[in-house]
Amino acid sequence: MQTNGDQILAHTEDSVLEDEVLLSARERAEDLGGDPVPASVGALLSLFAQMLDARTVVEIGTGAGVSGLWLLDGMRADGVLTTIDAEPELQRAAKDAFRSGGITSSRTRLINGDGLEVLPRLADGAYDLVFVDTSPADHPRYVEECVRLLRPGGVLVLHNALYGGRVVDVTARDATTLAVRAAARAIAEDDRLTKVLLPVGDGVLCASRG
Ligand SMILES: C[S@@+](CC[C@H](N)C(=O)[O-])C[C@H]1O[C@@H](n2cnc3c(N)ncnc32)[C@H](O)[C@@H]1O
Repeated sequence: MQTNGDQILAHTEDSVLEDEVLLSARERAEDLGGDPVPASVGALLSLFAQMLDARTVVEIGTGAGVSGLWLLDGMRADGVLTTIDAEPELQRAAKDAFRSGGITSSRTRLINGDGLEVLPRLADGAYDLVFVDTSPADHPRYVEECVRLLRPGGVLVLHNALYGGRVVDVTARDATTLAVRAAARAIAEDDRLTKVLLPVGDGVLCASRG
């Protein structure tokens, strides 16, 4: 039997089930243009959080809270998600989604602002997991900032690492594609990091800090 890439991707997404809270957060995100992570990426985040026994997680790109719900699902019950977004309306929707999911307010720290301005205020080596789901054009600067935040064994996860397939198209030379490639190169050249690129969602680049 022959399968094509689209069938494999569809099957990968269909294999992940989201509950009512996630489905309604996803619907709201789509209404607001919040561009939520696909379910496969959400499930991967939850798995990482659980494997890391994560208590401290940073997310850049809260959106309407879909990835946040998945992260919180995998984190320890006393874990705190610090999540940053420049759009207050999306963060309000995320707050509603967390409340609907029964997440107590002490488990989330929502920061409204520019990720690149907020991250320098966060402590070195203090985080189990950092998830970047914001403008791919900024990936190189996020790599620089985020590796510093990880505790030994902590994991950096960058979404949009394939940037709609443009990263593997040798003719694509636009600024964002070049930035996404530069971020991957910086991670590849950093001896402190163990890395892998997974072809789920729009490409998930994962790097753990030794
Ligand atoms: C792809 S969406 C995030 C989706 C979210 N992770 C989810 O799965 O529900 C990207 C988000 O990044 C935010 N954003 C874009 N540039 C930003 C910046 N410089 N600082 C903080 N947030 C930014 C946007 O407002 C948007 O909500």
